Amino acid sequence: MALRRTLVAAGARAMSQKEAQRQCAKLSQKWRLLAEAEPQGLQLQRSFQFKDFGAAWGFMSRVALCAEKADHHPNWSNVYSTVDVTLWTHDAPGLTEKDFALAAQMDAIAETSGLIE
Ligand SMILES: C[C@H](O)[C@H](O)[C@H]1CNC2=NC(N)=NC(=O)C2=N1
Repeated sequence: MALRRTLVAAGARAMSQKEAQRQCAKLSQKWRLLAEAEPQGLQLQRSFQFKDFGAAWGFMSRVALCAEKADHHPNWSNVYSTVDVTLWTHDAPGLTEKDFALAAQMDAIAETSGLIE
């Protein structure tokens, strides 16, 4: 398993800014591309506002299951009804299709989790 993970990680390659912009346009307009930072590269960021803490926590629980299944985990923080998310692929470093797949899942899950904006 460790070897398999190493091989998968070695295959992760960050996409160009142009491709990232194309992929970002398919998501909720609330996602923002963050300029390349050292050492993370390009990142994807969105803030989710839910109706209350229970809704925010429910959203995070559902997303956590998807993230674990994909072995791709968000950087996020929660303050009461707000969940701030930053996505990038550490191994790349930068954005890969895994980040956009997780972002799309988050958008869909949020819609049925008491999202306000
Ligand atoms: C060993 C394990 O597969 C890796 O560390 C995974 C875990 N989750 C991850 N999550 C994210 N966001 N980026 C990664 O590169 C990543 N790598």
